[in-house]
Amino acid sequence: MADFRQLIRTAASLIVAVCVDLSLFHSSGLLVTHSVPGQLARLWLSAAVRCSALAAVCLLTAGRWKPLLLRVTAAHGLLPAVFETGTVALYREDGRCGRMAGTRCWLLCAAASVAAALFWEITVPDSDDTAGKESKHKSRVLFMRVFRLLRPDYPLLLGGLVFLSLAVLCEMFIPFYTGRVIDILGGQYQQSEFTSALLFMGLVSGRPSSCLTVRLFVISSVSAGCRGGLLLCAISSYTCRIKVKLFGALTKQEVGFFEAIKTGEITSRLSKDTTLMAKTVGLNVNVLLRTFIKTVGMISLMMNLSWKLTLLVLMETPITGLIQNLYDTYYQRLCRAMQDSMALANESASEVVSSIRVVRSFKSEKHEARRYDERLLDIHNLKTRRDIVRAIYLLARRLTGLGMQVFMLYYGRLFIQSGQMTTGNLISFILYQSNVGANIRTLTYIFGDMLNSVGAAGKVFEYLDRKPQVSADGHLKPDQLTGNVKFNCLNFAYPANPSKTVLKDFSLELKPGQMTALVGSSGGGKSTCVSLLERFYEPQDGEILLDNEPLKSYDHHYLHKKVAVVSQDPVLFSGSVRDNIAYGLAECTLDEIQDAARKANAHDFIMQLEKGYDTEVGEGGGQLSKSEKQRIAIARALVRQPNVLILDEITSSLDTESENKVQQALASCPNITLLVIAHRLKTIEKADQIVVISGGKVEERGTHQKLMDMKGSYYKLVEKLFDE
Ligand SMILES: Nc1ncnc2c1ncn2[C@@H]1O[C@H](COP(=O)(O)OP(=O)(O)OP(=O)(O)O)[C@@H](O)[C@H]1O
Repeated sequence: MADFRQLIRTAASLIVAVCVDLSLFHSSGLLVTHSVPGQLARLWLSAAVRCSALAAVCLLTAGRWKPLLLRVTAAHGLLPAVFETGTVALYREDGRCGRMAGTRCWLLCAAASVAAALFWEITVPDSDDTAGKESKHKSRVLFMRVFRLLRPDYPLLLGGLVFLSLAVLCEMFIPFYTGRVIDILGGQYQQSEFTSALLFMGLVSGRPSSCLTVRLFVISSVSAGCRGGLLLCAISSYTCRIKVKLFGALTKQEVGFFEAIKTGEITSRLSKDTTLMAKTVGLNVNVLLRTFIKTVGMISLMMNLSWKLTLLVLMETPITGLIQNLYDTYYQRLCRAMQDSMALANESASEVVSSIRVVRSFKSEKHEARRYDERLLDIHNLKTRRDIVRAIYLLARRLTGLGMQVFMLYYGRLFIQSGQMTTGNLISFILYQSNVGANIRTLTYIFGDMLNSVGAAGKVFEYLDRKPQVSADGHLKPDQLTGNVKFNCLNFAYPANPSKTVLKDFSLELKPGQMTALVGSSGGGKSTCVSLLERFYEPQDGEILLDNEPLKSYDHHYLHKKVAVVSQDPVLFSGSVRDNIAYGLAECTLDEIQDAARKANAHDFIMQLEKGYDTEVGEGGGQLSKSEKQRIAIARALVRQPNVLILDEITSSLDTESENKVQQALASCPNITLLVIAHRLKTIEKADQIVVISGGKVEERGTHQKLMDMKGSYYKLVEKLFDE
């Protein structure tokens, strides 16, 4: 009901506004003056009265100002006066609105002002909303930041800019001298003028028509080549620098970050977004500057040829801009929809190929083919729509261009007749006009593309600026470390699942020279203890102390040298055996490496490899067996001479003999604090302290004998191990 009342009110105010304006417009025509200044004064007075009257009607009926209303009213009121003044100034004759203030003229003005307001509304929407303003500000800040990062390449860019300006300046003069040549040929032929025009054309077009032009041709070609080369160099060095920076920032992030973000997204930022970002400053700014300089230069040359015709031609710009804007918006939307559809189609095809056995056994080949066909049909429909939109866009663009050329030729002829320009000037002008149109379209496109690239830069900066949630800025590096570890009342939930508390009020002490075995049912929280000791995560409550100092106060490198871990599935990197054992240690001798390998029972098998310690292990250690990989990983831990050694389920891939040898080696390091997670009874039994963990809590603690005597959960666990 309220909406209906509002509609009635709007319609009534529109009718009142039209009636008031029409009567004022007609009555202004009743004032007859014969002089041109009097005529103009009448029109401007009428414009002022009509604008005020329309404003008053709008205020009284609508109650408040609306920006759109203000624009329509102002354009509609002022248009006849502006048009008439322009006509007098340009053609020294009075226009149509002056002579007959008729309804046709009023209607034309109304249509033009509504069209102009609509154009404004679409291309420059009101940015009253703070979100829009903020996003613009953000884009500007991002762009400046991208640009500041280019500082080391400023000399390259500057050089590129100089050559770019040189090349553009040369290109700009081609149409001008074409016109000159035509004028010279059409008028009284003068050899000297003709030759100099040709020479200049030779310079700019690079056509070697004489000795001088050959030299100039070399200059123009060299400058074009230098521009491209310098800018490409700048882009390449920038991309490289930003990738290194981003990679550095990524590797500093905590483990939880990599669990929360998909690998694909990280690699896409590292490869795609950094390249796009470099494109912003390199290619886009290059094209933008080139086009901008060219457009400004061409418009000034056109102004020089005929400023009146230039103003007429520039009237096409808003129409071209509007068409381009509408097209870009719609086209991009369709392209995005098409990409989504293509992804769906590819997904369904690969799903079927990878699960062909299931498809075959359920006899769903036809069903899957139909499903794929439907997806392809979606793509086809979207493609058809996209092509229709493109066809309409091209038609509209050609029609506008054609219309403008007809106008230009018509007025050009008038100007030639009145002696305001020559035929050659008109030809130069026509050549410039077609170039300017293309340049304006490029500017609109590049601007949109640059916003895209700035968006990519935003994503890169998001990672560059991210502060790791597990800090690595401790400085403690004591010369002596005993290796006493205390878990003090820890409460911990993984960042990926904050609602589930994995460790609850967890306390434990690991003493130097002792072996502690963590046992318990699966999912109890054993590996979580190891992860916290490795500082992969930060506990929400409580702390871990190493020699009575919080773990976080130790220097990152020092801590990971003193606390070494061998995990269940050891990861090796492609490189030699030697590189893998000395991984992360800059100064490590072959003797130290061999010593560690002997303790890990790996030396013998390494020596049997084709190149011994220099043998390549392949990607992920793919050329070695699981047990060999495990032994290299143990050597990698031992070469650090750690004070705290964590062995997470290593026995599962070691045979009994290897395990015995490793145990003997560990026994030869009497002061080491050993934390073992194991399921093999033989390993557990030997521990000085066995800790049974269940549901994130310490359930039992003691030696094997003590816990067996208690006949609690450890006893049950051992019985289960025997049954297995
Ligand atoms: N990265 C993770 N993100 C979220 N939850 C996790 C993560 N890792 C482990 N969990 C959860 O934490 C709990 C404890 O896991 P943990 O790996 O510490 O158990 P565990 O005792 O070592 O088990 P297992 O003997 O099977 O290795 C489990 O419920 C597990 O689902």
